[in-house]
Amino acid sequence: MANRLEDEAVEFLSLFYEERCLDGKEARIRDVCEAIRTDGTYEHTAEELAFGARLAWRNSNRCIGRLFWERLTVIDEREARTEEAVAQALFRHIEYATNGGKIIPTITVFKQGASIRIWNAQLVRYAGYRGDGRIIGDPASLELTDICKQLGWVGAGGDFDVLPLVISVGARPPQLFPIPEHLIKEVALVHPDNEAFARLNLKWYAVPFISNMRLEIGGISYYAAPFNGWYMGTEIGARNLADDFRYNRLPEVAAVLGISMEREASLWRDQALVELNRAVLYSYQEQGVSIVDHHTAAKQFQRFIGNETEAGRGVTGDWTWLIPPMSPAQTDIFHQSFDNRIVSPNYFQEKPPYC
Ligand code: HEM
Ligand SMILES: N/C(=N/c1cccc(CO[C@@H]2CCNC2)c1)c1cccs1
Repeated sequence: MANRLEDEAVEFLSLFYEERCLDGKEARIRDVCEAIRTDGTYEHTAEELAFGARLAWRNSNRCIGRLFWERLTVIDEREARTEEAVAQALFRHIEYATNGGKIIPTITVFKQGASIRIWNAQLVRYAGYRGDGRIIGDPASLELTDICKQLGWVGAGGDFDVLPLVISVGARPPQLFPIPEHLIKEVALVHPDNEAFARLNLKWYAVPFISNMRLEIGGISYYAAPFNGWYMGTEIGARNLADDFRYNRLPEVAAVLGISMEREASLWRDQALVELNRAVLYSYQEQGVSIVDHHTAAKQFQRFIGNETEAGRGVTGDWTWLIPPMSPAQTDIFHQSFDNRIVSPNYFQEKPPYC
């Protein structure tokens, strides 16, 4: 009687052998089903792991950047067993993927199962502090910053303090690993036409490394599998720096650009938003850091749909996430609908190891 893991393993292995026109499928499936019956689990080969991680990106319904799914660099760190070894692998990932600003989409995969956990939501992220009556830094980081402080971390108390890596293995308490400063690339935000903008002293980190999602391939879950791409400008300019529950900087942007905030109907928010997003795109491009604007990203997504259709595959997507948070109706995505069916392999949001 085949169990659920066997079914998912057979489905993935069939896809792996068929899509790559390899032979030896029957023998591999027999070995894997034997392993599942004997040990209750099985291990992926390096090739199966790489193909699975790329498929998972291709199946990520909420991702607008999927055109490049085949270009993912997969680093196999499944032998790492200690917090120190995991930290060193993450430092190597940060350096390799940053690549001086010419960002390389990369994933590092640690041992399957939930024993190794990275407590950070992103490898590079700013701390958040509750000051007297106000929040300093990133409100999204308040909880993890508290955990770091309980573990002995002392932050500078500023708006842009990079948090240490927080890594746990098994039931051991988590260990802190400050990221060597030379590994962290940041972009100072300047405006293409208005030099007063620099007086806001805004910046953001170059590379987003998502480290809190679960990678599932053929029924096997990898709870520590951090991945990076490059940013779409609106993530920084229309959300991270603009949301009133994040950095909430639109009023200051309006002020420094002389945009009156007197009446909502003046659309001062929208005007300030456009200027902040122009500054983000301009600054990243000027400082040689990969970034994509939301119009170009939407066009690339249309090419992804074309490629998938040509390959005889359907495209699944989550419209609510695929539309950009700025001028969504100016993209074709807004005027299309998508099947939001969840296909595996995939990346899934996972509850944090704390709380
Ligand atoms: C190469 C450039 C890439 C760009 C520009 C890009 C862009 C985006 C954007 C804008 C989002 C929505 C994020 C949000 O609204 O908070 C997103 C979501 C997502 N992306 Fe991509 N992406 C890229 C590469 C990747 C890679 C390499 C992976 C994995 C291997 C990936 C997997 C995902 C997943 C799983 C989500 C949904 C996250 C969630 O459900 O919380 N993306 N992407
Ligand atoms: N540009 C990106 N953006 C994101 C991709 C996935 C997730 C996120 C952050 O999602 C958080 C959860 C809900 N919004 C913020 C951002 C990438 C990160 C890693 C590879 S590409």
